[in-house]
Amino acid sequence: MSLIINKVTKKFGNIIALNNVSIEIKDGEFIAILGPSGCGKTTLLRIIGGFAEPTSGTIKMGDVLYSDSAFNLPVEKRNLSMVFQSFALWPHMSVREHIEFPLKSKRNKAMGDEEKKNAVEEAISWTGLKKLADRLPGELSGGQKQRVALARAVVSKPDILLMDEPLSSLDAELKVNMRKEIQDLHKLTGATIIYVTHDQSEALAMANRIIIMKNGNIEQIGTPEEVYKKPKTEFVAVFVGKCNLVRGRWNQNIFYVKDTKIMYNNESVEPYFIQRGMYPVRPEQFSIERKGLGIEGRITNKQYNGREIHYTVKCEDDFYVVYEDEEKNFNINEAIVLVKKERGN
Ligand SMILES: Nc1ncnc2c1ncn2[C@@H]1O[C@H](COP(=O)(O)OP(=O)(O)OP(=O)(O)O)[C@@H](O)[C@H]1O
Repeated sequence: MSLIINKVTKKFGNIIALNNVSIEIKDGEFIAILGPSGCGKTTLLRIIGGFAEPTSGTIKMGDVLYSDSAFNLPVEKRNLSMVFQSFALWPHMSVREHIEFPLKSKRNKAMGDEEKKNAVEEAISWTGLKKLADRLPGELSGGQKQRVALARAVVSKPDILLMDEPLSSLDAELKVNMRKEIQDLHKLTGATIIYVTHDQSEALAMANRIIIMKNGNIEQIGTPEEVYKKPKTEFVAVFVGKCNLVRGRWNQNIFYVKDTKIMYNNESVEPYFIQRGMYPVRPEQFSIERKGLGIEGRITNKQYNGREIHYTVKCEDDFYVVYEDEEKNFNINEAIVLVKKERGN
């Protein structure tokens, strides 16, 4: 069953937190809601969860009405679970007790005792908590605590898992490791995941589709590849990964910078950029050459980054970031030309 969000607006006094938002989320999808602070991500998640009501618009799960401006199906009647950034664990309850807890509520009366026992064991095993089942939260690391929160969320076999920045209180390395665990849990449970984050690399790494929000509006919805390679607006281009917005003039599929330097485009560039005389070029889509046809510039900064070197290049008044292979070594102050690589390079 699809979750259908139709023309949802949410106002807090004069503030429009969500502005006419529509999206259909298919059963089993992993959706990331990505955007800067205050764009409305959490408000959208809370409305889906039933913790807040829309000012107008509807939320439906298949044919079942979840919310509209006059009706709000209670949280416990929606088959969903929520995972928070703060873990939300009780200090006096063991790992196992936390995981058993959701099955004690009224809505899980339908599950028999044997089924509940199996569900708890399954959630413990899926999250690798077998050896830690009798510990208290105070005896767990941050990553282990988040695994308890995940196990508690999946034990009741929800259709939808809502996650609000679940990794943001973990340190950088653990964050990256936990991404894989969340992906594994998605595969094992088959649940729809709706994952709020302001971290574009998390969204790109895990989601099937990303919803990019700005000021309560959806800027773009697409697969990670689509939003990275074919951003629809300047905001998306810059928010999702690094992007050079080269200014110039389009004529058919040829882009001119200062009338003389040309770059051929064999990709389709969104009308937004063509109308504004812009070409969004990712740092790895430029190559730095010592001579040739391209934008003339000078290297102003260089950072070693393992496999590649990150250069800053000054071209007249503009600065561009370019990632080049380690073998192609340029020096600071060297005069170079920037050439747009052909697609696929
Ligand atoms: N209960 C509330 N009362 C008044 N304004 C609110 C309330 N909740 C949210 N807002 C406002 O609505 C807008 C969207 O907030 P929301 O929390 O959804 O943003 P967000 O994208 O989740 O931000 P963050 O990443 O900082 O959590 C913001 O301007 C916020 O100040």
